[in-house]
Amino acid sequence: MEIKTTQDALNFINSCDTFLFDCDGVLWNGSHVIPKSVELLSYLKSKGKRTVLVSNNSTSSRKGYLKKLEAMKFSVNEDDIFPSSYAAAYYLKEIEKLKPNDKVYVVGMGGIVDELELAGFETLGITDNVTEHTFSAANELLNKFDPNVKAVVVGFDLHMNYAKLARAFDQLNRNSDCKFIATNDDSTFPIQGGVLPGTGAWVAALKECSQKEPVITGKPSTHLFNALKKFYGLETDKTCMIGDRIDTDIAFGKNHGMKSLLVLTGISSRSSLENTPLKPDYHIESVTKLFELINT
Ligand SMILES: C[C@H](OP(=O)(O)O)C(=O)O
Ligand SMILES: [Mg+2]
Repeated sequence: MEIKTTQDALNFINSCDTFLFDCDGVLWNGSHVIPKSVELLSYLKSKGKRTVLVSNNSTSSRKGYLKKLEAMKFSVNEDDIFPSSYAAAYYLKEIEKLKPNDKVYVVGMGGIVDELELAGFETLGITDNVTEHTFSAANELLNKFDPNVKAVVVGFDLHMNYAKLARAFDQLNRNSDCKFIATNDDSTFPIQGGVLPGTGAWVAALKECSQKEPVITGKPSTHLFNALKKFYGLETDKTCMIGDRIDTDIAFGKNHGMKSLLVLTGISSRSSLENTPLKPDYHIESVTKLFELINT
């Protein structure tokens, strides 16, 4: 249902005790904070609700998010931030039981590296590039194969290049025990005023050459749900996933028995909502509108 009135908004808030907030496209787009998102989170807290930020954006660690959130004037604890960078590190440590000092090849940015290193792993890959554009330079990439790399993790990478793709491929191709992890596979990424390619584009490239399927550790995966349940003890029928993307956020909520609210400030539009079989329980234009309805 569309949340249209103050009563709808209050009924919605009263029906849950925990709100899982997606970030890009819900609370902000790039550095643009969606109006009233700071106020909405404070309001929910003042009503005794738990708010957890669950983002597929792997570019920052939990600490990195905390800095960004504080600069944007959100009042949150590090414990209530669960980005896919951390979800990947948590999965490798707690589920795959990789050992301290095991090596992980990263196609991604600092957030993944920080979380993996905090979990005790050695990372490589972040600065890989080929400076000389020749076939012999490409050929040399084969000499870098490391049998001690136990996993390849792919996340959002503004510096994706052939060397990283080739090294990640080679680790998977020559070691059938090497785990293939994707923080997420969002096809696109919302920024203020439009969309750009998302992590899914890099994941698709590696899937294609390796012919392997990654384990996804962000939304909508059950690995993430299990981790959140362990951390926050979610009562699913009193938990709502608030997101802007149907195939990750809304699917995550629906597949795990939680409520879901779609906002239209990021990836999904009114027409995608009309055309999907995956209907959220609630939808509204924006968190701005939700906050305004509560306060009128
Ligand atoms: C856009 C998405 O982040 P989220 O919307 O989950 O915060 C992602 O980084 O792919
Ligand atoms: Mg989003």
